[in-house]
Amino acid sequence: MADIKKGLAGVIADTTEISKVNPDTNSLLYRGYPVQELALTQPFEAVAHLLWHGDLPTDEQLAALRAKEREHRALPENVKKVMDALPTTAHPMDVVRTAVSIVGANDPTTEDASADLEKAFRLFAVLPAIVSYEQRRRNGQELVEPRDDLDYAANFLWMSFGEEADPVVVEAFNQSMVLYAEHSFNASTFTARVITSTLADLYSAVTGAIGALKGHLHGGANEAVMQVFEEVGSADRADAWLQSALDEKRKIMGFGHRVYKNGDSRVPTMRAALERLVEHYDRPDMLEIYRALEQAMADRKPIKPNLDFPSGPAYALIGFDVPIFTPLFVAARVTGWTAHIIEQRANNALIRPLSEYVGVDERHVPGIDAEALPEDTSTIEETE
Ligand SMILES: CC(=O)SCCNC(=O)CCNC(=O)[C@H](O)C(C)(C)COP(=O)(O)OP(=O)(O)OC[C@H]1O[C@@H](n2cnc3c(N)ncnc32)[C@H](O)[C@@H]1OP(=O)(O)O
Ligand SMILES: O=C([O-])CC(=O)C(=O)O
Repeated sequence: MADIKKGLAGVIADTTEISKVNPDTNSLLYRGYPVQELALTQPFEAVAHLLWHGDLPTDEQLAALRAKEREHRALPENVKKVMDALPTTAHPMDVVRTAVSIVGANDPTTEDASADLEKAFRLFAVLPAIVSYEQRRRNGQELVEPRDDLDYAANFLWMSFGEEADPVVVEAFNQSMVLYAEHSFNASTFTARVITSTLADLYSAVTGAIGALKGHLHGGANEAVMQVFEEVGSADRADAWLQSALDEKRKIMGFGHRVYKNGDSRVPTMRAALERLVEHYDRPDMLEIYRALEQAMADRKPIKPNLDFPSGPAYALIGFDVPIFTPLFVAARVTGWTAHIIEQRANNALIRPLSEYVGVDERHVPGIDAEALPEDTSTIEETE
């Protein structure tokens, strides 16, 4: 049997200049900058620029980027129509995936790879409208038009809730977007790179990445974390809940990571943001459950929280419906995905690994007339 790396664990599939995840030093760098520093100092728009262009924007570049983002914020009419045609019971990730497809179908440059950066920008600018409208639509509320006097994060919250968010909330939300923006060859980014490697268009790659992000082992965990919080109910029940969940061999959502084995580098920053939200909304119970679950896990296994663990309750406090949490991740990660799509295309090789066949041996369809088959003159050099 070949040396199979199940789940491609530990496999280095390519090089990247976009981000570096270093589990040994518990660090994450975007284009060389520690993510913690970016989260504390930069608006999400500047981090998007960094991921696409390799450097933080100058003041002029940031001003231009912000002006352009405002121009492309509005929800296109036919995207709204398609969203309205979908049942409000649909999972918001399915709605967002569909909406991104429509944005792609609207774009006359869909097949033009030289326009990838422009497409990336348009998706980054329009996703807040898509996600915030889905937050409202599923609650029977009307679309809220964007506000030109608000920057990206503040406008996102405005469109979601129809009221201006407190600066404490805007800051925490902005930090979550920065922390979620990029994480090297995670499953959804790798999906985007696989799709790009076939020379398919950027929208196809992003749509596929959204599908990969939906799963509970990846982005869907931030939603699933909140289900855990709801099941646990109160801090005093956390220990017993965790024990019985582990007894049932359940994976505890928001804990563990394929790469980080000693804690996720983004958690301390997001946890601090959660603490500020807890204070702002006066919801100490949320932090008590957080701490109790973290402690209950630490008492049993050396498995630490990942970014989804603090971001789930943070988004709940801000007022987002639980199924909207992963679409929020989409709005952030679209920057990382598209940076990777552009990088993949610039130095492409079709991604097509091999598999070890373990099925039944060769056999023949009953009654086949071997003489009637065309002669096979091919030489098989490589089998799988
Ligand atoms: C932003 C993000 O996408 S971060 C990831 C979000 N996903 C989650 O929070 C889902 C919960 N976590 C998990 O399922 C896993 O930790 C993953 C999928 C993230 C990483 O998994 P892998 O690297 O494949 O590790 P694997 O699943 O093999 O786990 C190794 C061991 O730790 C255990 N383990 C890992 N995570 C957990 C968990 N969350 N709960 C309970 N046990 C866990 C496994 O059961 C396994 O134990 P075993 O060796 O006794 O069988
Ligand atoms: O890197 C991973 O496997 C998952 C993750 O944390 C992310 O995508 O942010």
